[in-house]
Amino acid sequence: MSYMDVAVPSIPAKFKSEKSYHHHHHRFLRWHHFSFPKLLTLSFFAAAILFAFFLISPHSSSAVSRSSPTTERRSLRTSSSAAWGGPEWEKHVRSSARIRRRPFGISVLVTGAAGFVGTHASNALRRRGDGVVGLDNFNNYYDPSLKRARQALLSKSGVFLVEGDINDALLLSKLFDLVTFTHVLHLAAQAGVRYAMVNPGSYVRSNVAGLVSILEAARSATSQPAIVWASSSSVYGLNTQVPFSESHRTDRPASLYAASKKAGEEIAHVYNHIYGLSITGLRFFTVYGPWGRPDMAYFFFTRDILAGKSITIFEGSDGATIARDFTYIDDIVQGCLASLDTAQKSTGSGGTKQGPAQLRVFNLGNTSPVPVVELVAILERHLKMKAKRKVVKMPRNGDVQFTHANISLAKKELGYHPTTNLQTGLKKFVKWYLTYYAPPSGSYLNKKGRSGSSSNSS
Ligand SMILES: O=C(O)[C@H]1O[C@H](OP(=O)(O)OP(=O)(O)OC[C@H]2O[C@@H](n3ccc(=O)[nH]c3=O)[C@H](O)[C@@H]2O)[C@H](O)[C@@H](O)[C@@H]1O
Repeated sequence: MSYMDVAVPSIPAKFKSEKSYHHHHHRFLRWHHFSFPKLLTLSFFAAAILFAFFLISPHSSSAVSRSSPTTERRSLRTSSSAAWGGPEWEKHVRSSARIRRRPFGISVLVTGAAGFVGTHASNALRRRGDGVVGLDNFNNYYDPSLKRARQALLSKSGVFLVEGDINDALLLSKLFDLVTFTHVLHLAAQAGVRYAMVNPGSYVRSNVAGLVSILEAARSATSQPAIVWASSSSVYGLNTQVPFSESHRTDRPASLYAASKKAGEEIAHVYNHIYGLSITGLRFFTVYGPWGRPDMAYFFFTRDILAGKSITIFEGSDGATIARDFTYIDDIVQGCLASLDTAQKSTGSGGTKQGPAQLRVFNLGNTSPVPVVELVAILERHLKMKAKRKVVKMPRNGDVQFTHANISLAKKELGYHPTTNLQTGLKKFVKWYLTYYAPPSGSYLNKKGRSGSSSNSS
């Protein structure tokens, strides 16, 4: 775990003031006057305080599993069984990377492959005969059992998933030694806009350090792959020009999440400029669908409506509507694959640039923003249940009032054509949700255990 992932708890900060430092310092100097029994008593109290601190520390695993990602949790656990290497493992990697369609097949390293978009994209690539190796650290930002279920899905279709971290340079160089990847689809990230106020370090570690780690490995590879990676619609931040176009300002992010994605776009520029890496950034607009992320509103609204719990709907300061350009997963996958297919080759080799390389950024949205209240109304219709609404002013938590994509560029360059509206897409999501959490043998409410800690992690 990197030090950046470990947010410093507030308690030690209290000891950092100059005054208290001197106070403790003087005390320390007088310690040699203490008798042995006094020292023993003091040590006992110190140990007790340390123990109590450990118990309430957000880093203790019990605190992690009890708390909610949108409130208290500050450090994420990754898979404890993460292990890689050995002849068997290498065989799996090579076989999964093998291209099965000629002559145009590609071999792709998909990071975040147990994630929502990662699973769908990996499956789609595999289905058409491309080589795919997945990489994921299975952290517990949300219910890891959902990620395991996605892994099982991938495994069924023949995609091998490496358990490891994008910040593990050794692992990356091993993977690039084993396989000549033509492309990297880099989707591993710390997602979520509001959680950035809870665990800022995780955004730096995954979205900044992690991206650099991937680009370093790619630029050092003997045969440099082309990179396609997930940026975000949130980079438009406080931009008010609509619909959002790639030429609009993106220098006013409203959350650390947005800032970390914007930083990623600048970092991409550097690696393209210095090393000749071909890089395409995709600005996803609120992606939803089956196998989605439990930390997203449409997902936990569904869970809470079914459970009869109230849901909180944000509204703008002057009662203004909050809206999102919700984009269905299949449309996003089509955009990802088209980006891979149209990516030109990187021009460098072993870290040396041979000529200018492609650098692109595309909006992948749906072009029709829908108010959050309408999202709830659609869910009510599909679930045949009424939501208990609690409308509150949008807290200053990094959210923006609306998003709306202009997708002309993606249409022209990628042939991107979203075809699923929110009504249809949510119908498919609800169908999946009810099947996944409520197998026919029993009520979904009885099966809540299957969602594990999802109520904590969403
Ligand atoms: O498009 C993007 O760039 C981003 O889309 C989503 O972020 P967001 O649009 O905030 O999606 P949700 O968290 O699902 O929120 C959807 C809408 O519901 C609203 N909301 C959320 C939570 C809540 O309790 N109540 C509520 O009204 C939000 O303000 C927002 O307008 C993803 O979570 C980000 O990872 C992604 O990068």
